[in-house]
Amino acid sequence: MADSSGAPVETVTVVGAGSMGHGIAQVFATNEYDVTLVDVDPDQLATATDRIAESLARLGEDPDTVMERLTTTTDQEDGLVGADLMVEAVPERIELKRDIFEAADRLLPPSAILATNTSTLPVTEMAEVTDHPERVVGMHFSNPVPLMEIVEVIRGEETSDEVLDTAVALSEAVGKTPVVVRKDVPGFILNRINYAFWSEALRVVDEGTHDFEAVDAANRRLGFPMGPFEVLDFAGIDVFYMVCEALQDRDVPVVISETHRDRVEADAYGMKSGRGFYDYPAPGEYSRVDIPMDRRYEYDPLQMIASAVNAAAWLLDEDVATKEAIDTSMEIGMNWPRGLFEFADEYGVDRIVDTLQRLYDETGREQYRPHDLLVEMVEEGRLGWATGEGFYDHDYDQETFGSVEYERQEFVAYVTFSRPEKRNAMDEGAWRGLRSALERAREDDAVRATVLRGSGGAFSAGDDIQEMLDWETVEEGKEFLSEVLLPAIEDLRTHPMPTISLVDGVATGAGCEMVLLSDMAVASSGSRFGQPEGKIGAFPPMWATYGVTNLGKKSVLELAMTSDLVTARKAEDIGLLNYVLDGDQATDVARELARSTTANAPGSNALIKSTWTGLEADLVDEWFEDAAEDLAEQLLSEEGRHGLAAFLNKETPRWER
Ligand SMILES: C/C=C/C(=O)SCCNC(=O)CCNC(=O)[C@H](O)C(C)(C)COP(=O)(O)OP(=O)(O)OC[C@H]1O[C@@H](n2cnc3c(N)ncnc32)[C@H](O)[C@@H]1OP(=O)(O)O
Repeated sequence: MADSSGAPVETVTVVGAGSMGHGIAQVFATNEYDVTLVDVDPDQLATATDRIAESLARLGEDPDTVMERLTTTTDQEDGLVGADLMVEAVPERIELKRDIFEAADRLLPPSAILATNTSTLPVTEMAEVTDHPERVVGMHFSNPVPLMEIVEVIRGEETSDEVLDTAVALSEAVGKTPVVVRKDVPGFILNRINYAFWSEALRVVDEGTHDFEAVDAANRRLGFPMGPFEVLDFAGIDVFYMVCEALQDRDVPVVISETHRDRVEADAYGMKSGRGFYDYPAPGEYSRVDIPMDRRYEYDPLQMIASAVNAAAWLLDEDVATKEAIDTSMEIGMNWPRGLFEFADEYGVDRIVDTLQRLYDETGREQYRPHDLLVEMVEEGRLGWATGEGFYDHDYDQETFGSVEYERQEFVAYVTFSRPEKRNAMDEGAWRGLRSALERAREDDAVRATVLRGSGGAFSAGDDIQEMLDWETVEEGKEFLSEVLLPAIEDLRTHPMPTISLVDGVATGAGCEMVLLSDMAVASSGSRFGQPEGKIGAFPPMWATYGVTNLGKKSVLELAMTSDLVTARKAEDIGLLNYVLDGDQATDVARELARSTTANAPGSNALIKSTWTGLEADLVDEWFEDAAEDLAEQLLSEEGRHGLAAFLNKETPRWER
């Protein structure tokens, strides 16, 4: 590790002994650098050394050995003399920082490196007051410094390559993961994206469409350890307020939220003041917030992700950082469960752009205007998981089996019924296509869950009525049922991995029965469900048998005996669905459920499934086979012939009163 003259960095002076400064001093001292910690306030220095000693003890380090390498002083001039590296960590006020850089430039040897821990202010504005701007660099650590791995290493306009490389190497030497910010833009990577992400959360709270608990619950459901309001409380609502102001001062299009301002004006800064969005036991005492997870589907977190992706697209396009650096920043710096671009690919770049356009149309805010880079990706078909190529390359496989489309996106197999002009009614080709698609998923070791869905605003309207009307004999009907329909149903029911029905539109007859026989099911709130076979003189064999193990008698018989189409909410109430989602969220929740199943060993899930389906079969198998035979006879009866024809001729059957 060399300073700007090539000599090794051995001594470090940290200016500012607040929460960041004392943490930075601690990590350098722990990693065998001689550290001087400077602060004008002796009380601050005393608190800092106490906190360092406590933290070292908690981390299992020997406080005595480390503390021996640490000296403190209130005399800045004294502290700066002779250091190989200065890290400035004073409050985020540019004038204060510039004064320190002016002094450091004057007092430190010409070979020393001058670093700032600013989170938002331009490094270049500090370098300007020095005679050697090439030795000024940003080293933005994250709070709490001993625990957080990320360091944004920021190149100022004049920073030399050597100084940048040394800052990277020093970050690594103290056990951190550096990400290089190639251009000195306001907010760098983390705060630029944090602003885009959190401001969207604050906006919906300002507008009263959602409250902060619902937004936090939605984020936690995606695997974030804390929702945005929990993070703001933890990090300091006032700190983020200063970030917003600093961005605004430097012409970033920022809108400061009313909710945010209210909290600051009420001195409710979060954990440190005992109250913020949530209440804490005492100022400075953290206790994990109890988030109402039953509200996790109220707010669509895609809106926050889309806003953040837009900011990140700007960073990419301006060559501020690589996509890997941006993803690492969010994963390691903010504890995101995945990188931002990984989220973008998973949701689909087209859906990110659609969401941004809608938010831009609704609010007129510049932050939502879809970035050209994203629009171009959509035009080029680089959508992410859905096409195998987006910000990253993805495992993708596709085949068409008649009217059934099979697609594997990463670990999820999608089986899509695609006869939209007939509401995805299942003819012989579709049943055979379903079997082939399920077989394909079964044989692909990469597939961990299978999602069934329909195209064109319907799931499936059930078995093809025209085909059933074309049967000439009961035997023909029985043959079809035993050789085509029942094996497909059995393949679905016993598919050895989790199956999830994703319903957006209508699911009737055998369509609704496939939902029943799936392991889990989600639907958009406008979807409709029904077993209207009785109305066409038929009857629902899977519903009337397997319904007994899944739903209650009253629900099974009400739907079957009335042919009423019920709402998704009603279907959820009777146990046919796991979740009903507003907007486009059903697609995402199906994928999230698929991901959740991957927490389990595949063999465990296969056993859970086979135990359940075995039990189910023991209960109803005999009845099911009889029911299928009865169905063939009923369809060939006078009632059946009349009912099927009436439907196809768009006539009212004669039994309707
Ligand atoms: C063992 C299992 C047995 C069974 O599954 S038996 C079948 C049970 N299913 C039903 O009885 C449902 C029949 N379909 C409907 O009631 C309605 O459709 C819906 C409520 C599902 C949707 O209504 P809407 O959106 O108004 O569409 P639309 O105009 O009725 O249908 C569009 C086109 O799709 C055809 N179609 C719909 N369902 C079936 C079907 N199950 N078999 C064959 N064709 C079907 C129609 O006839 C029409 O066609 P065109 O445009 O040529 O007139």
